[in-house]
Amino acid sequence: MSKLKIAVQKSGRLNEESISLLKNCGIHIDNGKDQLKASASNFPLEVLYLRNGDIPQYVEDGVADLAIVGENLLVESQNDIEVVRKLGFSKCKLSLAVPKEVDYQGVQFFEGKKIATSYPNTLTQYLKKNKVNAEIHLIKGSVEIAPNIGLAEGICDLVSSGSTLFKNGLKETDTILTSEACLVKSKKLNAEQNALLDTLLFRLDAVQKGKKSKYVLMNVPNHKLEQVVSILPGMRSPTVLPLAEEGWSSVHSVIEEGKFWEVIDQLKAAGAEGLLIVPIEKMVL
Ligand SMILES: Nc1ncnc2c1ncn2[C@@H]1O[C@H](COP(=O)(O)OP(=O)(O)OP(=O)(O)O)[C@@H](O)[C@H]1O
Ligand SMILES: O=P(O)(O)OC[C@H]1O[C@H](OP(=O)(O)OP(=O)(O)O)[C@H](O)[C@@H]1O
Ligand SMILES: [Mg+2]
Repeated sequence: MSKLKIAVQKSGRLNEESISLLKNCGIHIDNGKDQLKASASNFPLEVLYLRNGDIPQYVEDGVADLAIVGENLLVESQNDIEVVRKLGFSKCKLSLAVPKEVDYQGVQFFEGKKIATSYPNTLTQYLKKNKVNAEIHLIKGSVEIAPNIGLAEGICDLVSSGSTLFKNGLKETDTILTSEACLVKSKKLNAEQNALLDTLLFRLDAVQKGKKSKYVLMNVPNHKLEQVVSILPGMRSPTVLPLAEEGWSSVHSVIEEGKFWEVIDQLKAAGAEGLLIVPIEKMVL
């Protein structure tokens, strides 16, 4: 019987959320400590724990069928693999930065200068597009220290909160790309494996949709029902049930996270009381 092999980062920023995503899809992985390979007990899936930087090549070669990696790595490694879903975590940017006292007027600042980075391919493309000739100094980690030790005039590295830049006296100047974790697949999957992937994606989409919405319950006096119901989006339309107390109803609905507080304010103003807000584990439309 066919199965899927998914590569996830062995340890590091993507590891925990990758594993918990699989768990939320109902997949049980027996995880022996320090195991580099583990099988799911209830889904034809094998998990390979690998170094982040090695993963795209393994997927291109078909050693792994699927993987969870950041878009930044995909752009840098330029492997021939497909993004199947963006996963919404490990959001960051790949940016240029210079010492904060530099009077930075634009990317031409880097002409003839040295830039330290672990992302030489992505940086080369960006410099070429902007017609800047700069020397790239490749370092594997702690890139932000480079200007302070006289290694380079600027850096190109990942930025999330900006605190590493701040601590090293640097300021962000150009955003080269934005990135988040994504699920990728090899182009070598057979028909059976693609069918398995569809099963996995069905679960994944249900989990992702659930994360983006909240289930809301509230009490509403019947004479205000019409107004409250008109505010609520819901999956089809809100559920309205009579309360034990005469003249009152319980209204249930689903609200998208983005519109959440705005809708809650409107509901209160329209007469809703005793609002309960409950997370949704999975949502199948
Ligand atoms: N500060 C950050 N905020 C959010 N996401 C980040 C941040 N730094 C890195 N990432 C994302 O997490 C991925 C893995 O980063 P991490 O630093 O854990 O591994 P690595 O050093 O590239 O690889 P490994 O140690 O496995 O060889 C990056 O490719 C990027 O997509
Ligand atoms: O903007 P911030 O929130 O400060 O995050 C940015 C930092 O995070 C990453 O490093 P990481 O902590 O993964 O260390 P590493 O260099 O050992 O991979 C990245 O390389 C930056 O240095
Ligand atoms: Mg890192």
